[in-house]
Amino acid sequence: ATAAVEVDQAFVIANASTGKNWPANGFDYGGTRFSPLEQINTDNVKQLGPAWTYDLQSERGIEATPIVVDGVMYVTASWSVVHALDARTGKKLWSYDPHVPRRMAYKACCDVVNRGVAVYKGKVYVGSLDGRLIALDAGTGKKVWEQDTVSDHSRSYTITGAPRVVKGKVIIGNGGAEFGVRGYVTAYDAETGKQAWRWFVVPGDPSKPYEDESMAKAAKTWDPAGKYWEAGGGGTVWNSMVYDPELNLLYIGTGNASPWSQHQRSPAGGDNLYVASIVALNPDTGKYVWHYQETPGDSWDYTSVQDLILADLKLDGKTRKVILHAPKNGFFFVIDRTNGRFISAKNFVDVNWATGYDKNGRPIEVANVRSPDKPFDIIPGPFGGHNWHSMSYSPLTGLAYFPAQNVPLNLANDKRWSGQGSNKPGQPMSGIGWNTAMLINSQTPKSKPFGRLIAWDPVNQREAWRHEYVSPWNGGTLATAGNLVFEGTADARIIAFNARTGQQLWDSPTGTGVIAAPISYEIDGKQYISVAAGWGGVYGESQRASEGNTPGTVYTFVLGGKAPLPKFTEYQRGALLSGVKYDPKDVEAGTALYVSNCVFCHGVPGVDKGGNLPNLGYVDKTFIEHLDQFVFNGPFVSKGMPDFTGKLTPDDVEKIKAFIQGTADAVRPSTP
Ligand SMILES: O=C(O)c1cc(C(=O)O)c2c(n1)C(=O)C(=O)c1cc(C(=O)O)[nH]c1-2
Ligand SMILES: [Ca+2]
Repeated sequence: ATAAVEVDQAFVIANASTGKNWPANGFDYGGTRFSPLEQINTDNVKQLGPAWTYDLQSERGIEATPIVVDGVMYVTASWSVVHALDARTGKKLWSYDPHVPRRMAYKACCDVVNRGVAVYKGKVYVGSLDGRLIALDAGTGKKVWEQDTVSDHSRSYTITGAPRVVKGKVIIGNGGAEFGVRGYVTAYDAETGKQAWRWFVVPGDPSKPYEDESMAKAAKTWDPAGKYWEAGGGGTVWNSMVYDPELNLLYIGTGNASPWSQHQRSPAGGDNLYVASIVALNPDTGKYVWHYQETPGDSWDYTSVQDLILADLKLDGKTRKVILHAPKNGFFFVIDRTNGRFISAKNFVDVNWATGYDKNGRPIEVANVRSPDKPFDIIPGPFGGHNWHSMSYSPLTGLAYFPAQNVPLNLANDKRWSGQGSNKPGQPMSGIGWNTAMLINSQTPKSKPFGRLIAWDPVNQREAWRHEYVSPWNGGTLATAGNLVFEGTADARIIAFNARTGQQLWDSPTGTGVIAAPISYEIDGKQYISVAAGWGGVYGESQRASEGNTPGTVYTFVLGGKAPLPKFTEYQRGALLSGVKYDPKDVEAGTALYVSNCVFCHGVPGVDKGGNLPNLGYVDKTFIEHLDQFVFNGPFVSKGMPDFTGKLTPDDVEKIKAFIQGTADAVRPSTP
């Protein structure tokens, strides 16, 4: 192999019309995830079969879009481990483990995931969960350089997103806005690793000079009475970045505000720029060019980091350069990418926080949605009407394809929150540093969960077709010139649909739920479809829609493929917990402690069914009886479980045990 030395800007642009490689995260700079390959089409897709599979040796979520160049596939597993494979056979060429310290996993809100690498001029770039950006030799997997992207290690910064390379610079953002961080995006010289620029998304401490004019302007939209800079303000850029070479603009999607509750961080309100926005930057300098804010004054974890797609649409008889976007807040946006002007927005799922957008692109908010006193069943909830699962856009059908969903949650401003780190039992995951300033499910949410694939017509802002799934949290999508859409599912399959009609044409089991997006490439005249499967991500840690629990695997398909599938394994769920002795008086305090320390990873005992982490209502009784041995520097710290030494007392653990057994007892069906 030539180890991808020829991958540069011209290569990526030229490849967009041949589709032989998959050289960038979103396939092309515009992030269309549209493959022009058409060997596999609606007539023959039924003959698709496995060409090879590859064991990623991973038990946690797999979110990577593989990169394929020159017959080599570069894909990441959980814990930011990179694998280089022969894309024809699945044979391993090398792997690279950045050895992320397992003890820092608590700093990641949403599983120890990684969304893939970037490849450029003979190097492979990966962001590690602990915040390093690492350049590897594409031929050998040996480290060439490494940079620490974290500005403040006392905060919970991570990297889960894939780096992007634009004009010789590697660009990366961070995660962390559930905990209290200040979001930013940084560019490094691809060759040397030297930092080229950094753009902050939200303003810092107003008593210090602002980094640039965009920060001075943003500061006017925040209320200093909320001391927003102490919690950080949020706006993390943890997923999508796309690039328009003609306009020379880099577009980033920014994340939610931190803390979530606007009453706490900016009590007088305000737009709180530039959270929950699309921002255009000059990729050479990192200078702000324009922004469009999708959720002004976000108070609900409404990230706008979902896949941005650049498309040219015919609107009112004129071809317009636009951005297509379906962020968490439930509206599908069409934005003019030359200047950031709003063109249109329409809800793609039921939404109860706004009735629509006015002609200036401001949401028309529903009264009481920001009540400081009343809990609210916000729809979409913080999991989003659409999360990070990749969207694709076919210029042939003119449709965008993405997994939409509802995960019911109830939110309430938490009046007890009094600043970063002021955590009290009952504040969700605050025991490991979350700072949402919101109570979650203080009332039981009433909406119903669902997951569906939506084909969306952005010109007419309406759904063209949909396919309903058994649960939320389905995979990203791939559109092809064979008039097909491919998507992996929460119930452990990969499916091919007719891109125009939504008719299901083919599927194959994957042994575990799929959340990442499929890709396509061609070698020696053969078209391949490939997807990295591995159930997880924030929803998949505690929930599941299939019993499949097969370790992370790359599945690659070809017409007439007959390779064997791996031996599938199933989730081991024991009987409902019984017999752990507890004092019923402890259940209430135990509930608050469980919410603060355990719930997002392990779910509700005996109610949820376990995800890639066990549900504690279905484990062996001896585990719970000896819970202290697991909580305090226990055997699972080496798998990423936090060490609660100094955070919880042995008495707290007794109360948590009471909650676990008490809840299991409460849900046990009474025997007649
Ligand atoms: O605010 C943030 O910084 C941040 C980071 C991440 C992440 O890095 O994975 C997620 C989220 N937020 C988030 O809100 C979210 O729903 C989410 C889901 C996932 C995932 O990988 O399944 N990550 C994240
Ligand atoms: Ca978030």
